[in-house]
Amino acid sequence: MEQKRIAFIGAGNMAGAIMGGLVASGYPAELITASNRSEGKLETLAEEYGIHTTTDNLKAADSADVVVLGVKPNIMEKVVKELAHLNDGKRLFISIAAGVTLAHFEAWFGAAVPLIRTMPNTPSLVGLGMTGLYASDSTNKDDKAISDMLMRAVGKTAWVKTEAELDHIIAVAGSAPAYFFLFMEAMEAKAIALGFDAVTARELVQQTASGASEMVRMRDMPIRELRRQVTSPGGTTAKAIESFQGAGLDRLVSDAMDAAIQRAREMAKEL
Ligand SMILES: NC(=O)C1=CN([C@@H]2O[C@H](COP(=O)(O)OP(=O)(O)OC[C@H]3O[C@@H](n4cnc5c(N)ncnc54)[C@H](OP(=O)(O)O)[C@@H]3O)[C@@H](O)[C@H]2O)C=CC1
Ligand SMILES: O=C(O)[C@@H]1CCC=N1
Repeated sequence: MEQKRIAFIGAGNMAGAIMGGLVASGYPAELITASNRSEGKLETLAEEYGIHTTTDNLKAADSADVVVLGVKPNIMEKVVKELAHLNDGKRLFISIAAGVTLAHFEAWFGAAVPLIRTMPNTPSLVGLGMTGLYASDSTNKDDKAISDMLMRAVGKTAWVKTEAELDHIIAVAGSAPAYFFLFMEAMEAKAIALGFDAVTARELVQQTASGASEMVRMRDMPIRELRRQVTSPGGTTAKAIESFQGAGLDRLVSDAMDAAIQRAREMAKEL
């Protein structure tokens, strides 16, 4: 694949992780430019990754083939309008923002735009991200390939065929690290209440979560079967599972994910 000049507009947590992943995967640092409102983050990025930096969004985007829009959803309109004249049909735009739809982008650019919407998650910060991607009709095979390469630098990718499915990705992956953190927080608190010191409590929870996750990855069997293997009939696990299921865990999870989807749709309407 031909190597393109990539500009990141907004160099916060998510964009910073992608830049770091790209450089670590061998993408030439001299082809990457980060533009950010404040300068502190830029200094760190330049030092760590050897990329170009600027506080001038226009300058960064003007010199790039691919422009990654990494600002928060409420800032996106201002940033896009500033760059709208750079939409020449050849330059690819990639958004990582939640709830900002293709229709918003087209309205703010004032025309159809080669744009790929992505929905990454924070494990991208440690190279274990899961990103959903959706390509607008104005994009081509090369645009899809470079977007996929970009997000694979920080984890795995899954393509969806409709924007609505991207909201589903938010529920299953974008927001979902927080669900696991919440569960782990509750377990950690209980471990401390049982008398474990904080360091041990954290390690017990972390190693168990990581071990369970690795088993799902490494064993080619349904997750339900992995659960069954832990659950001796009449044993301790059965009692714990009974307690979760009695409290309606499946319904809780389903409702929580519906709430995330609903919020993504509302956010799109609020812009
Ligand atoms: N956090 C998450 O779990 C996920 C986030 N996202 C999406 O990623 C996007 C970024 O989120 P995240 O990285 O967490 O947020 P951050 O706040 O870390 O990053 C946003 C960056 O944008 C910069 N910025 C603000 N205004 C401008 C401007 N006018 N021009 C240039 N840069 C500007 C900010 O600069 P400054 O240093 O001045 O603050 C900041 O560094 C959001 O759209 C969010 O929806 C997607 C999936 C998951
Ligand atoms: O909570 C949010 O709105 C963003 C999108 C997915 C994760 N964080």
